[in-house]
Amino acid sequence: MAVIPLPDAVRKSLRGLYAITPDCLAANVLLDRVRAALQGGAAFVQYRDKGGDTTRQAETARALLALCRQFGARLLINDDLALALAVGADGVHLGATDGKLATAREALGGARLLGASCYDDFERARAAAALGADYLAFGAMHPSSTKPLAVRASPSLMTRCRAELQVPACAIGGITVENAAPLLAAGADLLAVISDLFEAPDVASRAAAYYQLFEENARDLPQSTTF
Ligand SMILES: Cc1ncc(COP(=O)(O)OP(=O)(O)O)c(N)n1
Ligand SMILES: Cc1ncsc1CCOP(=O)(O)O
Ligand SMILES: [Mg+2]
Repeated sequence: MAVIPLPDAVRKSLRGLYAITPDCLAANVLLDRVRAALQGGAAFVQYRDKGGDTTRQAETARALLALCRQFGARLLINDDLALALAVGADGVHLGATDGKLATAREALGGARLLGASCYDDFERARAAAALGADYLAFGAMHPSSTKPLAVRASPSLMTRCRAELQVPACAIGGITVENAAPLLAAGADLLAVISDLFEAPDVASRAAAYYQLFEENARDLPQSTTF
């Protein structure tokens, strides 16, 4: 299927549910669940696959990209700049050990998204912002069954991120529909979720509940989400 490029303004508006793919699902099951998340209103998908089979990853990434395009959502690739470029994804998310942000920024150009993990470290966020990251991710906000050893981070980092760096903030780690509202109130523009979304009995309804939270909290944000 031909992949239609998104206009830059759409590509760079950053707010909403950020659905991160879970490990260990067969490709058809994964695609069905991601489709459901998109039907429920997920705005972003991150293909996170620690599996290592590059041919299969490229196939899955292309299928996810086509699916995202059907819903006007954006696909980012975790860890792997080369894969993101090869499939024409909307961006890449890099952590501390995933390569240089400066290299990725240059390779992606201005139109594609670069996300950076900042953990509980505001100085890392400041440096990532200076290198051109489009959003800064903080977490884990709550204990995470997906990543039990993840460092814990305070929601106040997101408040500072928006106020001091003027870069959209992403919350990750142990997020559920039930605990998400204070994260939005603290300034999260993106809620990155794996298990609460993809382990839900009805993924579309769960995504819709997050969508509703964003709608309800739009008026209460501490500042504009447009940077
Ligand atoms: C949106 C978002 N935030 C943080 C991470 C974590 O990235 P990293 O620290 O590189 O860990 P892995 O996900 O690669 O195990 C993320 N993937 N997405
Ligand atoms: C990748 C990552 N980085 C910090 S916590 C986490 C996992 C998030 O998954 P879940 O939403 O299941 O807690
Ligand atoms: Mg990583």
